[in-house]
Amino acid sequence: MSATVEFARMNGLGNKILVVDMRGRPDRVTPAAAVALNADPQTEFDQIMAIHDPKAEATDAFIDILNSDGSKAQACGNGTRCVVQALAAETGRKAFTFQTVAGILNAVEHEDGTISVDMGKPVFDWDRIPLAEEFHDTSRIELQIGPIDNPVLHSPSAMSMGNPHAIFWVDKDVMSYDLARFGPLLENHPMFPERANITLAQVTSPTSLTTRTWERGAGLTLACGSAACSAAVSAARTGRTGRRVTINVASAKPPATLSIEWRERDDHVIMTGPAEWEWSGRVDPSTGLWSRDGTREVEAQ
Ligand SMILES: N[C@@H](CCC[C@H](N)C(=O)O)C(=O)O
Repeated sequence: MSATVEFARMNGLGNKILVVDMRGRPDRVTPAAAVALNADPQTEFDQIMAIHDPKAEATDAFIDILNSDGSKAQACGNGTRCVVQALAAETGRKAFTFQTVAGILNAVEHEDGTISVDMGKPVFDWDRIPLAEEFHDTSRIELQIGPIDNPVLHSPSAMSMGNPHAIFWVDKDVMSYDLARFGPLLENHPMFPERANITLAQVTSPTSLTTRTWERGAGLTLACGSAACSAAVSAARTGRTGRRVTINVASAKPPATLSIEWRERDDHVIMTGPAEWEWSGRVDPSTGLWSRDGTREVEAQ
């Protein structure tokens, strides 16, 4: 078995993704390799999407998802679009079915290059999100940050989109909040036994939202697809919008949008948006030592 595998540096709306090809081998990208890759400014990332041989019938691949702190994630919307683009370029196929620890995902690349991912059904049960306390209604849970009588953020909608999310509704520009300060406190709040992705969402019309996310295991990122899906579902669930919205991802570079539909007929959430290939190379999945295509040397960590 070769020590190194192919990887591609990609992004989904600026969400930094490394797509690592682990097909044909039994090992996994290690947390140590993830941490080493993230420590290097050239390969720092938000998520690794490791493509493995399929484990279930009628699936094309098993996808293992790692955050930049080396922890595992159950879902990654922007990363899934990157995987689709990479596999579509390799195979000429347009439609794929993936398995993740959270379940089966179907995805398709459209003629215009955008990619739709069926992210599955949202989960609202408090113990499946999971939350530490029982809430009959998770669309508005008791949680706040800031002065007790004048909280900066409060009463988020909580849900799972395969991974845990808390959506805080705000009236002001999402960029005006100190999310770098509040994000880690909320991600690690005792309310979230498996930590949570923390999103600020501003409703801008019955069909649009602006979001900004502090990601579990990755911190402030330029975009988060599963958070955009969670904000869209939570907005519709609480009567703030309809079931089809455009998400303006506030920190995406360049500014960009995702289209999200929470389908009435089967409860599934469909996310549509772009993916971008940047460059490729080879990486040792156990150590994170890597080289860029066209160069000879393994880069120092
Ligand atoms: N950027 C991702 C979300 C990645 C997973 C998240 N940090 C977690 O631990 O749940 C996306 O686009 O969905």
